[in-house]
Amino acid sequence: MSDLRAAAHALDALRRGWPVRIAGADGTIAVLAIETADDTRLAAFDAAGKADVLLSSGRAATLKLANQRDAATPGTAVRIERAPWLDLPAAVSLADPALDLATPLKGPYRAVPTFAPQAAAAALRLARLAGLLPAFFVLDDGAGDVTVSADAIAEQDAPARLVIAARARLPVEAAEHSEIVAFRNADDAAEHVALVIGSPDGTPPLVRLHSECLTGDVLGSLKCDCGPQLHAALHEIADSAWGILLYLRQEGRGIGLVNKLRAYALQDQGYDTVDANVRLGFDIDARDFGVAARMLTLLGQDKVRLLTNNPAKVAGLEAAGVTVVERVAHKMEANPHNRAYLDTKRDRTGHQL
Ligand SMILES: Nc1nc2c(ncn2[C@@H]2O[C@H](COP(=O)(O)OP(=O)(O)OP(=O)(O)O)[C@@H](O)[C@H]2O)c(=O)[nH]1
Ligand SMILES: [Zn+2]
Repeated sequence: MSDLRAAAHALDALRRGWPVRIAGADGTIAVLAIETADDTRLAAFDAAGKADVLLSSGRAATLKLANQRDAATPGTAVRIERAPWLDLPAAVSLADPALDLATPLKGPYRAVPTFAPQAAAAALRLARLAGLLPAFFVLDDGAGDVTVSADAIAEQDAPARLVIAARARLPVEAAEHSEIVAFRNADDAAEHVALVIGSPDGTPPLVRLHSECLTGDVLGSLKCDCGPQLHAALHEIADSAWGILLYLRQEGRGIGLVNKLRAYALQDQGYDTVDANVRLGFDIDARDFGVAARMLTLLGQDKVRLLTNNPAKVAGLEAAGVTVVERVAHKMEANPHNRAYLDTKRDRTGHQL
């Protein structure tokens, strides 16, 4: 099986609760995602009850388990030694922060050196790509339905293989003269879209990178500013000479809809958007704007005026070879439900608001 094919099978296997073997340069591990495990699957994976637990460093730090190890840097995995009381429900409470405030953690748990850290970090990435909580049972010599290399996991949503799949005229409310362009990547199910508004005239287009937000874009959620930003961007581009809106399938800043809704449930308990992501075990922002740069390049644009308050978007495009000749602020009026969210973006993620 080719490596990329194995990566696709591995994603599917994790979601179905099947074990996966991950081969890193530093060793091979077998993992079973805690979120999709049940007693039967766990017994089949680990008859001897020897499997440890892998958590992200952010989740481990939240549980005060990472400070026992110096490896607690973002993106790395922390390995928790199996203990007699570490059964499936206990593992679920390590993995899922939903009950952190309601149930005291069992224990004591002990962090041990992470075997094959590259493979372990790849497992965390695979969980994010599958939209699952980044937490696993792990065995050094375990069996799995698929064996995938850590390198293939790293390439899973790499933009290099993105191509234009279809394009058509699409009159929209904000601009009758628009064309929609859809992009596909053979290695990734996400179908990104560009709306080209007006006609290229040789000047740098006004560009908006919009990350998918089902709740804001479709349902009119007041918790964020996505819906108003989307519609304002379409109108601003329509009022400019010409421009492009990229609709990036990066729901929840790249953690997926279900995990974003878990973050919302934590926000209902009082955590802000940054702490909620970290408690779940994810980076604060899991997006890679290289995909946006690739889309612009395929559309023949290497210089843009960018509508954003987020310096990471400017840096991400520039790093991937697209020059941002101007940043155009894209600030929306706050409402009582999103004021704290916008303040957090300003105070904790460097947004220029
Ligand atoms: N994980 C998580 N994602 C969220 C939350 N609120 C909104 N999002 C997601 O954040 C993304 C919104 O990002 P953008 O509109 O691109 O905004 P931005 O990064 O703040 O940058 P600019 O608007 O360009 O300044 C969407 O994918 C939303 O689904 C949250 O509380 N948690
Ligand atoms: Zn939103």
